[in-house]
Amino acid sequence: MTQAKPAPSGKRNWSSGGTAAGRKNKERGDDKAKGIRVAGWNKGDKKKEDKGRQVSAGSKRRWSEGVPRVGVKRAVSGFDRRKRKIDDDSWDDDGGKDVSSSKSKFTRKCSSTISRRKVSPGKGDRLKSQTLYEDDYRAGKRSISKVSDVSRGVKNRLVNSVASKGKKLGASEGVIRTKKGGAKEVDLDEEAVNSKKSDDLDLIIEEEKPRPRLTRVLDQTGKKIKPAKKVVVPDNEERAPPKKRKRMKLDPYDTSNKRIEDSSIQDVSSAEKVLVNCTPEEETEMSINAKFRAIQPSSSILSYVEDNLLGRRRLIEIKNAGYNVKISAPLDNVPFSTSTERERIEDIAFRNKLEFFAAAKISSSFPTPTLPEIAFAGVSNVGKSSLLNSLTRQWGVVRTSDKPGLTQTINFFQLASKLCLVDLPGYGFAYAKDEVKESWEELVKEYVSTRVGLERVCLLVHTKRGMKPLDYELVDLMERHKTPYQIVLTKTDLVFPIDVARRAMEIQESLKRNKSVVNPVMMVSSKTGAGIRNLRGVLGKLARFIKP
Ligand SMILES: Nc1nc2c(ncn2[C@@H]2O[C@H](COP(=O)(O)OP(=O)(O)OP(=O)(O)O)[C@@H](O)[C@H]2O)c(=O)[nH]1
Ligand SMILES: [Mg+2]
Repeated sequence: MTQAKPAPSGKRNWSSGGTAAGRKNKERGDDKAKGIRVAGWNKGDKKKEDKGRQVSAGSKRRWSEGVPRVGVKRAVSGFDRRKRKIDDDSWDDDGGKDVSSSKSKFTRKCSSTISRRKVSPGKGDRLKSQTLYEDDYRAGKRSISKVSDVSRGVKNRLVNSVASKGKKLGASEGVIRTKKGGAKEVDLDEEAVNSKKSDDLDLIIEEEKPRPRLTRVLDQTGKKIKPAKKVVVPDNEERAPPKKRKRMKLDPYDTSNKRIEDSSIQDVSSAEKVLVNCTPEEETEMSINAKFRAIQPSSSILSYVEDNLLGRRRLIEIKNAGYNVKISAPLDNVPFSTSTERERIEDIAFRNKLEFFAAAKISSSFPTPTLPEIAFAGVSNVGKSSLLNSLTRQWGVVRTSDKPGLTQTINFFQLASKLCLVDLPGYGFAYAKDEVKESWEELVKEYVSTRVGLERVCLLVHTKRGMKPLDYELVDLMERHKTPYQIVLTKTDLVFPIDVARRAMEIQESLKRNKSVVNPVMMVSSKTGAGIRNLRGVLGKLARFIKP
């Protein structure tokens, strides 16, 4: 124990007067002589001593009064200040009676809790105690252990304060033991009311259950996350068997690790069985998918796709690249351009007005060839008519439909005296009778194999579906008749950029031995306008250099 140092009396005198100081010194000396532990000047003992002095003096004094600290300013933290308040108040409440006994029987927290409330607490007091309570509560330390022999006033105040706090914090339960020994659990709210009414209730508040900390779990946006409620399953009810988790099946041949389209396949182990049960057609379909995903496009194709924003793109990406998304086919535009619509078409031939001048159902109805012709062939609904509109940016001149088989005749359009654009009927699936469809196919075949002045056939291929057998048939025919043709991938906006590149690579590889094919494979989207300017540039050359 640290011995108490007698502080210079002159210094301690400043607030309470010289006589009082002298008296105190004397008292301290007496205590020392009796062997009573009075005070150490270290931190812990200092308080005790001060409290003792205050009580004996019968007046409220701050502990600092006992310390020589004239003219010394001490930086007091918020915590210290609060702590001091607690101690001061607790002494106030005890009112100088039986200090040692009450202090030994209360934990510090208990005493502070009790003492902070007077019989009729003022507003300030209430707030103070509430704050302290909450602090204790948060720290998870609040435990009132074995309170017994509490004087009536203190007892009432304890009940009041606990009850009021229970009300405020709203989750309080306590165990109250009555004199008779019966224990019951009550809400502290209720308890507060009861205890006010009955005075002879002797309280023994045993150790409260540790309460869960009131913490709010906030998500990243600052919203409160509610904890998931536990579902209580009654014992007598049988528990449902746990749901089987879906497992993703990976195609063993697929290097891109994409899921196989067949969603019925759930288990990797059952994949082989499924393959066995598959019809040969399905098996081929799967292996075609896998083969397609195994294609590694060349870096030149990949960079072309990226540069022209081909493939499925977000609107924000198109915006950020400087394209005006308010106009139709925005990517067919000069980035950050403010010029008018017509001026955006860089190629002169395609700036001319697109005019329909002939339609043919049979070869004898073909108009006399006067202009270099560019024909657009492909399966039904691949986007032939739409491409004519977007090349000229004259929407609605050529009729389009989402129903395959709209174009049923060979339609001739001219761009002034520069070019003739020919919209061919589609082949393959269409809403038409088989004989009619066959007649279209025959007409197309006749046109591409016999037409004089046909400078190029743009063979349109759906990017998602690739080339179909009928496409290869037409290719063979054009090869035989040495008709120049160029592959144009359409609807590129429907697939991912990587798949656009793969498709282009695949077709380029499959046709690399052909002689009449014109490279490179073009890639467009009439919807977004991606790749349209490049196609215009390629086809515009035909108009410039060929004299009619
Ligand atoms: N997403 C998307 N849709 C397109 C594109 N091009 C055309 N379409 C749509 O595809 C459908 C068919 O377009 P058409 O131009 O009529 O196709 P077509 O090849 O002329 O069809 P047929 O005359 O029946 O042979 C229409 O609903 C178009 O809006 C494209 O680049 N992207
Ligand atoms: Mg059409």
